[in-house]
Amino acid sequence: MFLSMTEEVRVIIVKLADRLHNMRTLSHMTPHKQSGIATETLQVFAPLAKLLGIYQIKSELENLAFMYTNAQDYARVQRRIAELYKEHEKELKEAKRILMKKIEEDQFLDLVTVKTEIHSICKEPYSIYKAVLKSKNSINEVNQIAQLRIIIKPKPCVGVRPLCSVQQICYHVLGLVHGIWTPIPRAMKDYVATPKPNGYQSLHTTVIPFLYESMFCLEVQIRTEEMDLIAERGIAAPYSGKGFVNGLVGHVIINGRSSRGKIVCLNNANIALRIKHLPKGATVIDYAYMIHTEIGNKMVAAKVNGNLVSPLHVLANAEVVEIITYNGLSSKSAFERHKEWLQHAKTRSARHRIMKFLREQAALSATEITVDSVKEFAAESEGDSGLEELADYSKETKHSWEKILKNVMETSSASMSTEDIFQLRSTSIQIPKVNGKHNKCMQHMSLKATGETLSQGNGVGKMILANIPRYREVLPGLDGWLASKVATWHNLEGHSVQWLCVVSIDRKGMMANVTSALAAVGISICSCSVETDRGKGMAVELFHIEASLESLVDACARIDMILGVLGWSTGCSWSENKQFLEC
Ligand SMILES: Nc1nc2c(ncn2[C@@H]2O[C@H](COP(=O)(O)OP(=O)(O)O)[C@@H](OP(=O)(O)OP(=O)(O)O)[C@H]2O)c(=O)[nH]1
Repeated sequence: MFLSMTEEVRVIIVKLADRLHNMRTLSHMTPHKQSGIATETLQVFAPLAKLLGIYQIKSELENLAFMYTNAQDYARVQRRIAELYKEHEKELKEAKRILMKKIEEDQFLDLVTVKTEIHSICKEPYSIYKAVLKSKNSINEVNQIAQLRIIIKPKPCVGVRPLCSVQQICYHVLGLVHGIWTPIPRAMKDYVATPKPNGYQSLHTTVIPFLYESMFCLEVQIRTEEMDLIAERGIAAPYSGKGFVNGLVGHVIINGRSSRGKIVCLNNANIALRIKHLPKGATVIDYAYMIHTEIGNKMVAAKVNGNLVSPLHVLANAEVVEIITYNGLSSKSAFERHKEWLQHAKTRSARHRIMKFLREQAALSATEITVDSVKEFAAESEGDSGLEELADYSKETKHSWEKILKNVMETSSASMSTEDIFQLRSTSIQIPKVNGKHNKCMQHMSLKATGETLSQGNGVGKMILANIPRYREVLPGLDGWLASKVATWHNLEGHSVQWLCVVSIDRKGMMANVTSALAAVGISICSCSVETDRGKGMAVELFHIEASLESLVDACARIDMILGVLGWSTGCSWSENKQFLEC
């Protein structure tokens, strides 16, 4: 019903207000009805209010529903809040006083603001409870509930150009906070530069104001008056009766875009764009293809309500979905992924588009996709007329990954003899082995030279660089980084080393998944190095490995299917004027 009335957002606001009234008067109902209505409120109405940014209603709905659905835990959370408040009341007051003084004495703020207020706030009981469930700790272990909210009222601009933007004022205040207290690393969140999809804008930082005396943690939120109105009321803000400040810094336009072109609040039109109708059981794949074919074709992972999920994730009502796309997937990898997705796409249109994409990929990468894989895929998806056509594309080419890897090794075995290897080892390199081992596999390989001289070590190390231009655009320094790491390993070992490089989305558990894939096929990891780019959310994991050809082929196939992996490359280092291997 909700989904069908999105043409008129005010209807949803009225329904939410109606539910809030029901929840406030729920005590008059029978316990059975109380529990049913409260559960429904937590599952449907509160998430919807959150989606629309109406936090005032969302919080009250959640807390009331929490009280009716789990009275015991509700009481425990309330007790813990009271305890913590008593324990830290003085510190909170003192922190607020120090901050207020700093703000009042600041000449820049005096020039550009009418006033700045600080409110002491306690986290909402249900939000605390959610955090407890997530951390798997007990309610008594909760210790961070205090927030200071700084609300800035900028001066209006009367006929003159603004001195600075509202954003600049917020960042200035953040600077003042960090000038007094050191922020906890990585706890800072900038929703001003990147507003949340519901229009929420604020700067968040967490500090420990009295570090040497107490571990009292304080979250500080900084926002303007207008941002605060949107934070409380979200899409309902235009109907709040409060006028918006326009002028000097007040360029947040409700139902539109900010002066920097960002959507700052949802309007009827973009709400309609965001609530999508999908059949029950539909997955992220259906959603991605519903938005745009290219988004489906280039998807590598997705976030649902902020958490990384597989594209196979089955969607529930009111979930917020972000699709992560990547341009540089190899045809082989894209083919394998989409082949699997075909089984999980619920809508006919997504399945149709995937089939089309698979045909295109098969044509593009005839050398990479084997006849076997196409046959197997055709058998799985019986009855689709396009499949015969698809198999035809690959009929002529029988290259599998195994063959490609083998070919590289065979064709490159020309010029380096075993003597060369031993001569090299005995003359130039006297460096200890890693983990007491030489790389057995590589001792028997002769390889073809294509490499570049390494900058580190004793200068004898050379290596191939995998042909991965697509990674360079996401991590520009990758080549140099990879070369120097492999050089270090090469020099430590005193002979050629095998390496495997995986480029992926930076997410928890990625390293565990990749190392498990290596372990599962019996590959030894001698060393490993990881780089992350937090800004881009990317990671590169580089392994010095000992692997047979078969196990490497197996491992790469497994790694390709790990959620968030964008690609891999493998190769080995070699020595001056000699040979290099590239796969
Ligand atoms: N009005 C409004 N406030 C927001 C929004 N997103 C975050 N906040 C506020 O910021 C607090 C911290 O949120 P984040 O910095 O995103 O961090 P976290 O969720 O990882 O803890 C929230 O507390 P919380 O206890 O995490 O709240 P909850 O949202 O989980 O219930 C809430 O007070 C939003 O979209 N609208």
